Amino acid sequence: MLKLERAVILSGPFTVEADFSVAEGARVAVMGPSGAGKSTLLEGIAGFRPLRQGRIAWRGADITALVPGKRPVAMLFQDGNLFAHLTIANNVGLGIRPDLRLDRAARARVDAALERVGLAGLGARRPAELSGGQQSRAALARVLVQDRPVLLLDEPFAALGPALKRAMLDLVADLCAEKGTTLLMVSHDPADARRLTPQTIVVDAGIAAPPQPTAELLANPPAMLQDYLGREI
Ligand SMILES: Nc1ncnc2c1ncn2[C@@H]1O[C@H](COP(=O)(O)OP(=O)(O)OP(=O)(O)O)[C@@H](O)[C@H]1O
Repeated sequence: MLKLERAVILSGPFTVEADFSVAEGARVAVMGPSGAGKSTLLEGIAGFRPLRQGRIAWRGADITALVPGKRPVAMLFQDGNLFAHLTIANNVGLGIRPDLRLDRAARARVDAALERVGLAGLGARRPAELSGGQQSRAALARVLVQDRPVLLLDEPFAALGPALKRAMLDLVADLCAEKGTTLLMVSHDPADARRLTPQTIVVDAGIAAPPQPTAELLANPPAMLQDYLGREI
């Protein structure tokens, strides 16, 4: 269980309040208007934003004071996931050791992760030599080698076309199912949310609500969510 206990996450003068639990292995969408605090919520869970009060616990252990690298959490960002000057293999290897001192076993893990995301044999290339979809796969491979039980996605596939985005999200869902990974994913797309995330956290004006069933929420969305999702519901 991932538990946020009366947590107040800080982003400059802005705060996000969260007081809820997410069951282990759950897949949860994070939805809400632009500027409501969705990224802040994920960054707080990942340890990139401090808490003013409250705590975050994973499997009963308090992780509030842990730096991001020590948390049971991996996060994919909107952009900037890959370093342009490093090969794809080294970009993935950063997930194992930030100093890139990778022994043979670690290199094998990198290769296995690249293969799992469909990039076998492309490890020697640099990001600019890959398509947008392949770059997303490489970023996902780095998350895979980290082998963390919680995965946070902050719209990492937003720049891809709809078919490619769908394929990437399906790959994420498969990987999560294989490992029992707990997934929190910012989404602007009701179809994605229905397909992949049975529960949804609504964030509005700095308040993150507890997860609720996605189908029920989208069948009868509050006005704020309707405005945000437009006619796509
Ligand atoms: N360092 C900062 N100083 C001031 N305000 C900030 C700072 N960082 C974030 N904010 C504000 O915090 C609020 C929440 O930002 P956040 O990125 O979490 O929203 P979001 O829901 O992810 O939005 P979007 O869907 O547009 O990405 C915004 O109103 C933003 O302007």
